[in-house]
Amino acid sequence: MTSYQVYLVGGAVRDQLLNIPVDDHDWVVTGATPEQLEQQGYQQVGKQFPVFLNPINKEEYALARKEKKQGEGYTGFICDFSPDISLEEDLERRDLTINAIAQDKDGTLIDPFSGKQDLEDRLLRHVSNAFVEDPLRVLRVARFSARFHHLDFKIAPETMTLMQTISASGELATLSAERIWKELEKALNTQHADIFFDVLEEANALNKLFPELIWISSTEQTNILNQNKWTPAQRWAVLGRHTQQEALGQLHQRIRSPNQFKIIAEQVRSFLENQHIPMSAENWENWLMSVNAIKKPQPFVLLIEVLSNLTNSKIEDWQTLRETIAAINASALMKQGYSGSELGQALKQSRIDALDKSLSPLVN
Ligand SMILES: Nc1ccn([C@@H]2O[C@H](COP(=O)(O)OP(=O)(O)OP(=O)(O)O)[C@@H](O)[C@H]2O)c(=O)n1
Repeated sequence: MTSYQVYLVGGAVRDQLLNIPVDDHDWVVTGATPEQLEQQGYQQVGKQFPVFLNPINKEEYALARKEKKQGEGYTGFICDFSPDISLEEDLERRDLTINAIAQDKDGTLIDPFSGKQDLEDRLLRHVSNAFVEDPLRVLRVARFSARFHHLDFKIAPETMTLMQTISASGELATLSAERIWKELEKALNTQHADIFFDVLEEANALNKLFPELIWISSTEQTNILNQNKWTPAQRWAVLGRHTQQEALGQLHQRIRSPNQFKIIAEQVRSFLENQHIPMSAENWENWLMSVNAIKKPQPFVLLIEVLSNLTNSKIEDWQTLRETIAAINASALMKQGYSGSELGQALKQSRIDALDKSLSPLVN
């Protein structure tokens, strides 16, 4: 059997050079056929591409490949993965020079596109004009900008021009909701999610990818959004606060964001939208029950953390509201003879009375 070569590539090499912990190892194999890998126990996982799982460490091993775009969208590629494809050819089809560095088993770097220099120069730069063949790369570059913002990375102007070219081509519309959501979620996991949106805006991609979203780039936005205490779902809620309830609903439906993100964002926006309505004890009771404050204490805490921040009020006051209604207990009312819908009514009235008496400054 001809001997094949294995190289570590992509994010693992990049992050190792940046001294960032590496959690995912991707490998490229040159000089092998799918049959040879299968004989060694590797299992093919990629339908589209010849990607295999190593039977021992379960890491991804991809045959070196060249891709050529034919037709529209993600599926419009012809893929050549014959054993004579070189490592350099495989690196050339990648998005950014910092993601196109390989490392052989002795630790030697193979870096034909000066990715190491770009890492040192803090530059996000495309490898070749093949960059435009995958519209997802607009989102990827925005995401890497957010992720590495604290390290002072910049986008090369010629790369930004290609991102704008992709936006103008209409190809962003071919991206699936799932691929868009994955990139967005990763961006919300960084402490500079605002940069992700700023970059998309500069690339003229924001209104194509998220047309419903009202994005306001400001120091206030940055200060609120980039607090490290937020979970990704809380960041999404903070970000969505300027977008009207109906548009937010449409956006969630289109990008199919998980419920955890959708619910908190819509609850925050709905609260802010109704803020002009005077909040009587009855209104507070309705609101607390509508956001499931008693039954879902954990999501409620995430919600009130956002609301107390956005309305400059004390988190303790919001907690008091929940504690006040959670303390009402049905058994005392049942002993008084209440049952069925009458019990429901009596419970509601007791919660309202308790909120009315509550010392919480939120209840007026
Ligand atoms: N649209 C894409 C997706 C991936 N890649 C290449 O495939 C590698 C692995 O991709 P992926 O695992 O998605 O990302 P990472 O760069 O490893 O980044 P992360 O740390 O976010 O996983 C990238 O480094 C890049 O070389 C690419 O060129 N174009």
